[in-house]
Amino acid sequence: MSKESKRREALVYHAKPKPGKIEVVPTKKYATQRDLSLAYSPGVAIPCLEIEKDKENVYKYTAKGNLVAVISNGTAVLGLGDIGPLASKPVMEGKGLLFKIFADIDVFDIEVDTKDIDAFVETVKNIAPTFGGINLEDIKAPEAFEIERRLKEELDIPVMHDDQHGTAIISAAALLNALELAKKKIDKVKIVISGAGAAAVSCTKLYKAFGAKSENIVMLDSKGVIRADRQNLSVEKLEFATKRKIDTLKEAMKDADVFVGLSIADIVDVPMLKSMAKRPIVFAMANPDPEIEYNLAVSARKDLIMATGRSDHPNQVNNVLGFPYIFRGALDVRATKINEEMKMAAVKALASLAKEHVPEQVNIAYGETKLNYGPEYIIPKPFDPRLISKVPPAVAKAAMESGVARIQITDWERYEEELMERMGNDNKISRLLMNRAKMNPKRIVFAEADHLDVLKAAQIVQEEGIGVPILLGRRDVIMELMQEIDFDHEQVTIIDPKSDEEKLKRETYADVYWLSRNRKGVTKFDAQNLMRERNYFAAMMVNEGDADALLSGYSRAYPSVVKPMLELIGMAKGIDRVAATNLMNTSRGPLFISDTSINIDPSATDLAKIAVMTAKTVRLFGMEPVIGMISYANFGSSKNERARKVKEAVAILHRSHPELIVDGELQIDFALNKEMLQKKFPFSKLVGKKVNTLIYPNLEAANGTYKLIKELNKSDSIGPIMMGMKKPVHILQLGASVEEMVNMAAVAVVDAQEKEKRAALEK
Ligand SMILES: NC(=O)C1=CN([C@@H]2O[C@H](COP(=O)(O)OP(=O)(O)OC[C@H]3O[C@@H](n4cnc5c(N)ncnc54)[C@H](OP(=O)(O)O)[C@@H]3O)[C@@H](O)[C@H]2O)C=CC1
Ligand SMILES: CC(=O)C(=O)O
Ligand SMILES: [Mg+2]
Repeated sequence: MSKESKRREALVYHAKPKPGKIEVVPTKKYATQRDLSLAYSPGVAIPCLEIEKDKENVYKYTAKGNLVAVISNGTAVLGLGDIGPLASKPVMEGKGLLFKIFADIDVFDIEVDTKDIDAFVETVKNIAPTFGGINLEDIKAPEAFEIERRLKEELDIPVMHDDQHGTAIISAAALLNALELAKKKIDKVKIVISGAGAAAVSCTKLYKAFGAKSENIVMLDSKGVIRADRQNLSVEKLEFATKRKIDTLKEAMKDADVFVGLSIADIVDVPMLKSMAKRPIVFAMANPDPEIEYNLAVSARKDLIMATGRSDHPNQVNNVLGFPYIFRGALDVRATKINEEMKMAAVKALASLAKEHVPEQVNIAYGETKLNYGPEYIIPKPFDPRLISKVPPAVAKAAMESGVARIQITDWERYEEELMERMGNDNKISRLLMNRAKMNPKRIVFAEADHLDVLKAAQIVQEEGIGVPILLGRRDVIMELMQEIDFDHEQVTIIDPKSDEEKLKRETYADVYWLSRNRKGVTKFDAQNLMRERNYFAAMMVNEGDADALLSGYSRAYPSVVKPMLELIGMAKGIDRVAATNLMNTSRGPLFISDTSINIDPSATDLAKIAVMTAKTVRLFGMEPVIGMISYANFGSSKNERARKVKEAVAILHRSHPELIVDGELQIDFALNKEMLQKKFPFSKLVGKKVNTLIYPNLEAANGTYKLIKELNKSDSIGPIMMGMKKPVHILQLGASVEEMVNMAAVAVVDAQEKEKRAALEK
């Protein structure tokens, strides 16, 4: 993607569909007059008075306990410098987004228009009652030090300057691991720190707390090496002033073991890197552009352990790994501050997590085959789902042990479960899917590319490297639309099945089709005519290996697209029934629903087959299927044949697939509510398990349910994912959104990858 395209993409992302990245969503019912009289006057007065009586009640009756302020004056925004409070707002909203998606913490971003320390401190103090914690962000040193110190002293809620301590915690964890891998000792290594600002000073203090020696440290600011004999040094800089008689970064880098960059882009060059000691460690953490570009550095030295603050290279040392989880732990025990013990605990939790076996989900999410503790994996990845259950408990425990917790956690297992449950509703699954597709992109025919939204989806698929789109449709329309959305037509293949150019292909495909159907009443003339029809042409492309996968259905009714696909492509070996599943991102996590599109009234045997096919699909997403077979009755409570059908399907599954975690027949609430199930049906195979797959007894129920969830929750749905076809063919919902089509393209690519793998195994 060109620099200009990236720029435009970033601007569109921030502007559409609504400006900005966060919004406020009510958490209580507000439908009736009764609700409103509770939410506001007169009902609201009751909790007000309770809080007036005892201020701790504010945590009981308001959102304070889960609300953090991300506050900046915009004086040191990323590595962009003093761009002011207004221009810092996208970053602060971004931090809000990260707090929410990684730790379910709500954020108000607050941009304060003052550089005056007193005024800033006063502002924060005055608004502090609203919040459970204060995250100071992108405030330049040395002001940041005094602001944080004073607020910590004067407020009884946790205050943390993220650029100082968040960064220090993550980089210390990464440093401990990198040193271990380089077989070096922290008290022996020579460390160069570029930058003497908020982040650099705090990081260096923490390295010292872990054993780094002052005499081995050289720190530089914009004027060069901070020497003890330099005039007018701030207290913070003075602590790290060196007695060595050197002035430049070049001199400092010679024979250094560790370089930590928290300054500005591109100040380290290759000769400097080459002058470092054996097995050097370089953390170039300036954002968005590091002190030395990742590829340049790793190609210059093979024995290097390298990290940056960016997500597009291995070893992202960025405070995003810290602040969500540190505040989560601190808020959950209502800590009065974030102290050294809590920071150390977070460092240790992060460092040790990097050494544990990496779950497959993380490999898939990052397009890696096998992430393993080593030079290219010294610190967990931000999308590692284990972070939420490892770091906050460590921080909370340390807060309790060091006496700053106002409430105590006793059941740690339950706490960890609660933390996992908090993270149910995000779009990890889509990410996982995209990354998996990108590992081995396949050719996808977009059979309706002469529709703007289909073309937009194809453009994203192409630019993101999810797949290689082949655009099918009226060439003149496609070309015109491509121009409109700035989609370079030279980058893709466009095919107009009706055009003279495709005459030969049409005839070839028609011959193949006719040969397979000439005893079923199809004449050669019929076959030739059918090949002018886009879905027939597209299906033949996949059949004949001219494309790997197919997406269609955006502009036509589902059955009219399914029919040619079944006729031309047919079912996979050993399969006598196709079905479709939809993956919903719900508030309790991902949920697969089958069959949402094909079988109107499946028999018990069919239901069992649908369950088995769905289980396979669930595994494609890196999850273990836990299946509820849905009915209007529970475990024999109705003798009606409709309930009996589901019961029989369960019996078939228990006999034929004893390894599957599946049970029923049961009602939806019992399938989804662990406590209800345990209480009433303790014998069920689903007890203690989180059901992630629902197999419905008929099409109305399944289709209605997925559409209901989609509309009511405004949640993402991936699907319908066709299951049981010989080739990767997927049929879109009429009028699917661009995002849904991109997701489906990724599904089609992953499906093609799997089918290719299976075919290779069968050979
Ligand atoms: N990866 C991560 O998680 C994080 C990365 N950062 C990055 O660290 C950098 C600094 O942030 P922060 O500490 O908040 O900002 P500050 O404004 O507090 O500090 C910036 C520091 O960089 C120094 N500096 C400027 N130019 C040079 C140079 N040529 N050589 C050496 N030092 C130089 C400044 O020197 P002087 O004192 O003379 O002005 C100052 O000490 C930013 O790029 C930021 O994006 C920050 C936090 C987290
Ligand atoms: C990551 C971060 O907080 C910064 O670069 O400022
Ligand atoms: Mg920052």
